[in-house]
Formats: sequence, structure tokens, C-alpha cells
Amino acid sequence: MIFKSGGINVNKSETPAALTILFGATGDLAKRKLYPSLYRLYRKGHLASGFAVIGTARREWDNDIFREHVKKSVIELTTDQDQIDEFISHFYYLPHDVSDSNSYIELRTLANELDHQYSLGGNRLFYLAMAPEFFGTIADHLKYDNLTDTEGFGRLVIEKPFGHDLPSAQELNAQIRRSFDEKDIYRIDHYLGKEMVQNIESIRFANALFEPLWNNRYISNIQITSSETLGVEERGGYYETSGALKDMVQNHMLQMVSLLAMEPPISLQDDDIRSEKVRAFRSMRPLTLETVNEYFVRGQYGPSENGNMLGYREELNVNPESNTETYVAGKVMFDNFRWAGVPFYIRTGKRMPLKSTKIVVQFKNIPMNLYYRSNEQELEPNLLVIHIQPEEGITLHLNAKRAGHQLQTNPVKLSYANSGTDIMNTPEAYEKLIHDAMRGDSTNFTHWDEVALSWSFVDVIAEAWRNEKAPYPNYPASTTGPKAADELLEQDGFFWWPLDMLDVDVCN
Ligand SMILES: NC(=O)C1=CN([C@@H]2O[C@H](COP(=O)(O)OP(=O)(O)OC[C@H]3O[C@@H](n4cnc5c(N)ncnc54)[C@H](OP(=O)(O)O)[C@@H]3O)[C@@H](O)[C@H]2O)C=CC1
Ligand SMILES: O=C1O[C@H](COP(=O)(O)O)[C@@H](O)[C@H](O)[C@H]1O
Repeated sequence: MIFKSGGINVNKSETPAALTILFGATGDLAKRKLYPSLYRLYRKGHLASGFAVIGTARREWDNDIFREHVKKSVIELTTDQDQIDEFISHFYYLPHDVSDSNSYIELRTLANELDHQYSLGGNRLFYLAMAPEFFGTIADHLKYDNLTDTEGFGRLVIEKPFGHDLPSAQELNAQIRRSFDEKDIYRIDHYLGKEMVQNIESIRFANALFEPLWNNRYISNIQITSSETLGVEERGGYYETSGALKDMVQNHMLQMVSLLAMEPPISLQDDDIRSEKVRAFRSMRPLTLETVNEYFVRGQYGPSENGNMLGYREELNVNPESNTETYVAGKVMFDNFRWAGVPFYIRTGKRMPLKSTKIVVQFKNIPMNLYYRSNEQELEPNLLVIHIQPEEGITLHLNAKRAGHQLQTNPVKLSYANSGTDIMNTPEAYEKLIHDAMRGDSTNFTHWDEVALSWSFVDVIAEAWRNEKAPYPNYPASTTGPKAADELLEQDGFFWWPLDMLDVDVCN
């Protein structure tokens, strides 16, 4: 299938031969996500036979050590030793300090050799799996040391965080745009690679049932939860400068909001989807320093009630008086015709009781309750639940007649769960995104306009919270978050649908 991406015709089914140059090749992300994803692509035949990878980092490794490292990271995925050996033979390593100009010359020489050896046509994917402060320097060197000057494509894949506020993101963007066109910049938001996040569009636009109801006449509120059981682990240093607002809300949560709120695009081409997402971001009601606390609340976990888990302030590399939030809940309003008056509630937190990401679309009550007028029992509202992870599926909560003579109803669920086989075949988010970047499909990457708009929304919240110390800790580890998050919905007459009651595979 041919589709258009950033003005270029792209054949979706074929991955062109290309050289991946990975900065940060000895790091955690590369080991846990990138090598396993490359291996899965390779095993499924999605990498062109002429692929090659150069890993770089400061460590004085050679090809053999690097290949062993890659092998260890994928060994659990297969018993086929020959296949692994063939796979890792495509990997090359160059010790390299990103701020040292000389090492880019060596890198260019090796890249040119591999281009020739594997017939890669000069196609290059520069993957920056490194701390963000290096992104600009690397992009500059790639251009000025002529690594991008080839006959093929030169794409920059860039990890989050993209800046820490709007001005820093603008600065970074200006810096990388000196070397790369916007169409060649692939900003990763790994939530956009998740199967069920990608499914939001299909649920909305491939079902006559939903799209006509997808507005403020029929939907009362939408709730998006991404809860994690883990704390900050070893990432205290980074997290102290970020917090849940910048770590999760600015990117993953607002991306999901935009997919739910956008107007139908005129086609599924990336430019068309992107412009609708941008329009959605632009219609989010902006907050002011005075209104932030009406719309957003924050939390920080303390020790668990049984004393088994540390509080955030006791974690490694965390200030014992830290004012950093590990939990955020908020209400996003859209001032447009479709969504006027419908709150989009979002919440995300670390050290919650459950690892779960779900979207609950709550429909309005029917105009009149014919069933329970005498005893005033209420009908359950219809819900559409999109299970993003760990289960993948959709559940529709309806009311049906209770068996027997009485005219009463029971809540019932219609569930579709991705089966075990589907899940095994479901590409990991990173696998999909790397594949997309190689094929030049930027649909599931964030465009600069989206990044800028989401930072301007979040910056006001960050500023209000910076200026005002919170009464932390305000929820014990392994509980559902601060009371204020419940009150946020109660004041609108709603409540958070309990995640453990929304299983995908339970039928009444
Ligand atoms: N880990 C994760 O789960 C996630 C990470 N990310 C993002 O991915 C990026 C990488 O994260 P992560 O892998 O965890 O980080 P790590 O700290 O584990 O890895 C950093 C890498 O950078 C290399 N490095 C550091 N300084 C230099 C230098 N001056 N010159 C050359 N190489 C250098 C390190 O190798 P060496 O010491 O050998 O030089 C290492 O390979 C970050 O932007 C992070 O925010 C995003 C989402 C999830
Ligand atoms: O980007 C991030 O995401 C993870 C959560 O990702 P998930 O796929 O496991 O839901 C989060 O733990 C991390 O802090 C954040 O940087």
C-alpha cells in the first residue's frame, strides 16, 4: 500500500535497507527495548536483508563485546542460536564521545564503509537514546561533519523528554531543525506505538455505532488513567527534575486526550491526522495561575501502610524535602462545539495498587428511567472501556433485561479482548515505532506543533506548583492517590470508575 508521509510517497509494506546509528548503545533503553525490538523485526522479516547497526557510546567496547551485549538482550526471545548469530553479525561498535568532533569523522568513515558493504543506498536512521542535553550537539555534528550528506534518507529519531518546558523545547527544536527538516524528525512517544492507543482511531472511525455519539450530546465525561505499581526505581535524579506532570502528562496522557478529542481526519495520512490533533490541542481550555488548582491536583507517595515500601522522599537521589509530584489528576476542557461541557479527566501516578492504563468513556443517562421509577434505583450508565494495558481490548457496558418476570435490568458487558495469539503477535510499541521510522511513516510520532502546544498547557501548571509547596506526602504507596483527586470529580457529580471492576474478559 502506498501512502503519503510528509509529502513523500512511502510503500508501507517494505522496509528499505538502512543503517541505524544508535547513540547511547550501552544504555538501559537500548538494552531493554531497542535491541529486542530490532530482533523481533528481523525475525518477522521486517528488516531489509541489508540492514546494519552502528552502536556508539563512550565505553571502550569492540564489535565482539557489543555483539555479546546485544545477544544477551535478545537471548530470551529465541532458541535459534544460528539466527541470533546472524542477527548480531550486523552490529558494529565505535567508542565515541558525542561532544568530540574527531569521533564523528571516524563514525562517518565506518558508516560509509557499511553503506557500501550492505548496499544501503545512503539511508540512515540516527537514533538518539541518550540524555536530552546531548540531542542538539549530536544533530549539529551529524550535519556539519557530513553524516547526513548521503543519497538516501537521513532521519533523526529522538527520545523524550523533548525539553523541560516550552522555551527549552523551542531551543532544542531550533537546534535540531538546523540539521534536519521537520519531516525527518521522529519524536518518540511510546504510547503512540501501543496497539490499543492506535486502536482509538479504529474504534471511533470504523464504527457507525460510536462516531455519531462521540460528542457532548451523548458523552458525559471521559476518564483516562495510567497507573503504575513501580516507584521511581533508580531514576530519582531524572524524576526530581520532571515529576509526573512532565514525565507522563505533557506527552503520553495529552496524546491520548488528543486522539479521543480530535475531529475525524479527511484521511489516515499522517499530515491529516496531525492537523486534527493540533486543532484539538488548540481548543483545550488554557489554564491560568489562578485556575490551575481548580483543574489539577497533585500527590506524592509516602511509605506504604505496611512499611514495605519506601516513600518517594526516601528513594535514591531524591531530596528528603522534595516538592516533586508522583501523581497528577486533572480535568481538561475543550472549548469547541463537539466537546463544550464534557470533562476529560486524566490521572497518572506511581506506586498505585495496579499497573493499568484504561480509557473510560461514560455516556449520558437516557432521558427517562422506565425501569426503576418506584424504588428510585438508577440504571447504570453505558460505558465504553478501552483497555490499553496490560490487557488489550474493548468492553461495552450495557443494561439488559434481568431473566424472569420482573421488568428490571442487569448491567452486562460485551467484551472483546485481544487473544493470547494476538497479544503474542502484537508488536511492542518500540518495535512498531522503529519499523515506522524505517519506512518513513511518521503518523505515530509527535509533530513539533503538538509538542509546543502541550508544553504551553503544562507550563502554567508547573509554574503554579513550583510557587506553592504541597502538603506531601499525601498518599501512602500502593493506594489510589490523594483524596483531592476524588473530590475533583465529585464536585462535577462524577467518580473515578474503579479500574479493578472494569476487567476486559468478565461477562455477566
Ligand atoms: N530507559 C528507559 O526506559 C527510557 C528512556 N527514555 C529516554 O531514552 C534516553 C536514554 O535513556 P537510558 O537508556 O535510560 O539512559 P542510560 O543512562 O542508561 O544510557 C545513556 C547512554 O548514553 C551514553 N553516554 C552518556 N554520555 C555520553 C557521551 N558524552 N558520549 C557518548 N555517549 C554517552 C552512555 O554510555 P557510556 O556511559 O558508555 O558513554 C549510555 O549508552 C533518555 O533520553 C531517556 O529519557 C525514554 C523512555 C524510557
Ligand atoms: O515514559 C514513561 O513511561 C513509563 C510508563 O510506560 P508504560 O508503557 O509502562 O506505561 C513511566 O514508567 C516512565 O516514568 C515514563 O518516563
